[in-house]
Amino acid sequence: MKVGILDSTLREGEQTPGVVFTVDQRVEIARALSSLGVAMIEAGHPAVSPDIYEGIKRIMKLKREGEITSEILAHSRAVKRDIEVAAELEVDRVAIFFGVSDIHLKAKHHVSREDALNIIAEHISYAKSHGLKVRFTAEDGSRTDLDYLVKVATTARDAGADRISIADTVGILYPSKTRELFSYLTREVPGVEFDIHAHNDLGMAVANALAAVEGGATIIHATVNGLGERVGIVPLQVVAAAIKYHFGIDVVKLDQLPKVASLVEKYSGIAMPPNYPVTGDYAFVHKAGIHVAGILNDPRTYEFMPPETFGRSRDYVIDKYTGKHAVRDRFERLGVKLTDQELEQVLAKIKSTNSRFLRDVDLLEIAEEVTGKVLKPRPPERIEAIVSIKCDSNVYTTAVTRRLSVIQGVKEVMEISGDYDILAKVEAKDSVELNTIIENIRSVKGVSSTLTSLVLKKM
Ligand SMILES: CC(=O)SCCNC(=O)CCNC(=O)[C@H](O)C(C)(C)COP(=O)(O)OP(=O)(O)OC[C@H]1O[C@@H](n2cnc3c(N)ncnc32)[C@H](O)[C@@H]1OP(=O)(O)O
Ligand SMILES: O=C(O)CCC(=O)C(=O)O
Ligand SMILES: [Mg+2]
Repeated sequence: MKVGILDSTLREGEQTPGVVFTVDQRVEIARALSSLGVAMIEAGHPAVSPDIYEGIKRIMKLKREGEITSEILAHSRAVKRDIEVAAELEVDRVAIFFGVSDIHLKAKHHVSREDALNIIAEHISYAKSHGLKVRFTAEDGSRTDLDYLVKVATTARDAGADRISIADTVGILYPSKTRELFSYLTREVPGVEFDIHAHNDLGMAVANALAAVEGGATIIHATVNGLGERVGIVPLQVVAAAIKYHFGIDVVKLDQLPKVASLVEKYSGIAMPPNYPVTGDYAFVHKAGIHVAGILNDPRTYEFMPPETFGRSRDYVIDKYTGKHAVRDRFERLGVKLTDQELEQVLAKIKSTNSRFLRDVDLLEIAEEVTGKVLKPRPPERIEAIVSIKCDSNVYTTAVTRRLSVIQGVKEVMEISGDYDILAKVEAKDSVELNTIIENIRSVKGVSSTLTSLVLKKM
């Protein structure tokens, strides 16, 4: 099976409401994606704005210098000037899109099916005459009459496109239909490779992408954190994990996914929910007593793959859903020895509280209350710190708070009054990680200075 990833965070991802990347951010994201190992980067549509043009120019410079190795694409309308701009930027490939469903032909392009075929052929030939490799995108392909879609793909291939993207622009496909569609197209239109561009409107983008690959597609379009128009497209981290699990293929360096996910979280300002697959805070955090008892014996009981594969680690939380195995393990890790009877009493007490998360300090307090002993836990293995943050005078503090809250390692963020504007509670495994978190905080737009205080003792 042959499959690779085209990342479109810089094009489709920037179509997310509220997301705009600066030129520097575009370059940094492209570098991160290239070292992650994506086959292709759709770096933007240069005719849209001067900064997108400039971003692609700088990305192409890094490509020529060998710092970026992924194939770089520019998006383009079926408009000659767009194609000329792509040629001027010397991108590796131009991706020319045209809406081919009857709805798009009528309501947007105001042309007949026949005229559309001529427009498609004309612009692909024009790009080829400028020495560009071409991918043609059948926008709204999934709602296009199948016989006509075959004509479109054949026309695009005959005009010189060596890749064709079939876009499920409004996200209405489901897996068996997707597999059938791609099997049919790969059979009916040989001599060209197919991409799947799947939107997530019905929550099936990842499943559709895998089904397309089973049907013969060789490139999946994805964005980091699933960004994109409306509810976005295939999230890179999720599809990469699914491909590893089902097909045993590493489409990217899986252990670098959290780093790239938090970079894009930071620059997009779109926070990943904690229950997001693979890179969300809770992706490998367990809760129910039976689950924790299971993972303590063998993590495979409740994990589809080891978290370390994705640069993550495993954890569990304690609340009323907990059981004796979890409580015993937690106290052992804290270096506190309790008898079976004491553990049972602690467990009963835990179950009588309705707290969301019982922290180690809460558990120790419960254990001291139950046993009547003063317990001496091992010193904590993680570093905790409070970072006081000042903002530039002209910024909206809530926007800064929002950006800070998505940085990995930042556990809580509060807007405060007084000398500082914001307090962030952070947690790190060592001083190197703490330093990275502080640097990430400092790089947030609107942060002017920080003061870090290490937590020495908590009651
Ligand atoms: C499904 C997708 O995501 S496809 C990618 C969508 N990408 C974008 O829209 C990029 C951001 N867009 C923009 O910056 C602007 O819309 C521009 C520069 C592309 C065009 O701007 P404007 O010329 O002011 O037109 P506007 O956006 O209002 O309307 C779209 C026009 O493009 C035409 N158009 C739409 N798709 C295409 C296409 N693939 N090829 C050629 N023309 C197209 C429409 O028919 C319409 O033409 P009209 O002015 O004759 O009615
Ligand atoms: O160019 C593509 O492959 C897809 C265009 C697009 O974003 C869409 O149709 O949703
Ligand atoms: Mg799209």
